[in-house]
Amino acid sequence: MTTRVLELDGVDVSFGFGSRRKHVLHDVGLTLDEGRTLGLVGESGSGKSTLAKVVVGLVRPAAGRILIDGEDMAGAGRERIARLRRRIQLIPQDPYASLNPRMTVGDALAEAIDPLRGRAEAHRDTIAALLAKVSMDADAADRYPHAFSGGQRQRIAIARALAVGPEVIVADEVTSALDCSVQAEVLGVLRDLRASMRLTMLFISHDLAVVRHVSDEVAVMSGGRIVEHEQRDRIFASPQHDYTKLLLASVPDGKPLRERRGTAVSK
Ligand SMILES: Nc1ncnc2c1ncn2[C@@H]1O[C@H](COP(=O)(O)OP(=O)(O)OP(=O)(O)O)[C@@H](O)[C@H]1O
Repeated sequence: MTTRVLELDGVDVSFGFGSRRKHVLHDVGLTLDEGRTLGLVGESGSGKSTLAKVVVGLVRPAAGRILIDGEDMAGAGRERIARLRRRIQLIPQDPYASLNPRMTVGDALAEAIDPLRGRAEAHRDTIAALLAKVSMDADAADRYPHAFSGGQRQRIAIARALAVGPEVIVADEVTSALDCSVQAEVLGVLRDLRASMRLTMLFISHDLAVVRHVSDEVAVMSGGRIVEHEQRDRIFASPQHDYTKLLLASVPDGKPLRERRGTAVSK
């Protein structure tokens, strides 16, 4: 039996007030089942990061329901929300900004393992196991983030997300700041983790090739709406929505979507 770990229903988000009010997410619905990777694609400004922030609790929607393991966030108390939120961890886009430069990697992981008594010495074995999961040596724990390359830092950021023991990982453009060979290395780590830990993942990217590589299913965003959500092979073989067709057609010659369409994508 499949377990639905995450469900969004009728989610609306706006930013600003009065004449500056901007409606960013419109009636967004999504489902994510245990062990599956859902790729979320769409042009810059279509609302992908905002959706990621809603999922991890950084942005509160004006309307709609967010269910974690079937439990509606709206009905839960503060403590319960905090506990449920720990089950969903975000891997941010920028590995340079996401790690504290003054903390050793070991201390950064220890803090995630145990926010109250997070010192590396107390969690040596767990830290070594986490680093091994992202193909890094245990001695990385004693060094500071600046000692590592972009790809290694992103793997450390993945290890830190895993340290909390999440059920769902939200990966927001985790490879977009990296060059191609390093992208492949980080994607390889995520694929291995998915297989070995049965991780459930929301994988956000504007890069269709990358999404195709890691996802079981794909949701397409345009102008703050999910316009199509299908099994990966189906969406690539027979896209239904005009925007999805346009997105797929924009890949082979590498032209930006804006140029092909001749108009700006609604923001
Ligand atoms: N805090 C905010 N205040 C006002 N507007 C915002 C805020 N956050 C996002 N927006 C706007 O919401 C729209 C969607 O942004 P979002 O970052 O979610 O898109 P995206 O698809 O992730 O784009 P990108 O791939 O460039 O990150 C954009 O027009 C953006 O300017």
